Amino acid sequence: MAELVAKNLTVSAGAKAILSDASITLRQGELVAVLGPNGAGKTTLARAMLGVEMHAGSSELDGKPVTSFSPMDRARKIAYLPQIRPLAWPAAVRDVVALGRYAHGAAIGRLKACDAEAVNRSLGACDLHPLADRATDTLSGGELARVHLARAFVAEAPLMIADEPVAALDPRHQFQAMNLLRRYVDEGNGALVILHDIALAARFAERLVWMKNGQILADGSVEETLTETRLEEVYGISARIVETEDGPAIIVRSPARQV
Ligand SMILES: Nc1ncnc2c1ncn2[C@@H]1O[C@H](COP(=O)(O)OP(=O)(O)OP(=O)(O)O)[C@@H](O)[C@H]1O
Repeated sequence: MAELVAKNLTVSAGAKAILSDASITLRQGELVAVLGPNGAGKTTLARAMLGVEMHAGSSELDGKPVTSFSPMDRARKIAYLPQIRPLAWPAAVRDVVALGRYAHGAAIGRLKACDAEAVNRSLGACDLHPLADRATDTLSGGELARVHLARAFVAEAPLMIADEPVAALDPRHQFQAMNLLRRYVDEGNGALVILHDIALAARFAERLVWMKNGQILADGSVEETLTETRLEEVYGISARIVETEDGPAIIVRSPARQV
């Protein structure tokens, strides 16, 4: 059972703490959504959990410091979809997705049958077969976002951290991407997803982590943590939560105050 347990993570930029004393667990069987305003520290939290940057605290993967894993061993356990996704050179979509098999020892142009099958499955799941041979520098922003999602899924790691995976997607593809993450979790994996769409998070995630000013303010079920008071506290908005048969809808009335 893969588990990432982070305790008291602190990250500073100069004299300022941009993440303070954050503790969080990601385990298989859970879809966790991290919410919070711009600059709240969500990306910093994700990077600290992965051991990319942390100045105090600990992050353990299956009981061992995450930093003690080689990049390849870590990638086999946790797929990471960063918010900023540089591509060194324009390559065919299929080849970029295949990069996600790196942790399995795959090399571009020399994919084993199991790697090629995984790439095909991932291309299909993300609606990318029609674009498989296109160069990535000819894609729209949303199409490229789906390529990166496919690249994360193709790793078939038991845990995934995805930083704003649906930000550039149209509603149909947002829904499809969240469905894919849900299915990935229902198949026994664990995902932590940074989102700005609160209703989407509430509909698909079982746990919501609310951040502001580098701190985790709340971590719990949708029922426990999604309240109008919380929206006011975290985002500084006056909003109404309306229960619908498809999950809660958030109606923003006005910015209540400066956050
Ligand atoms: N190297 C750095 N030096 C100074 N400030 C930094 C540095 N890295 C991050 N920050 C600041 O830390 C804060 C948290 O950044 P982070 O990217 O984690 O926020 P976020 O919640 O992911 O935001 P967004 O929703 O806008 O992506 C921001 O105010 C950012 O400007």
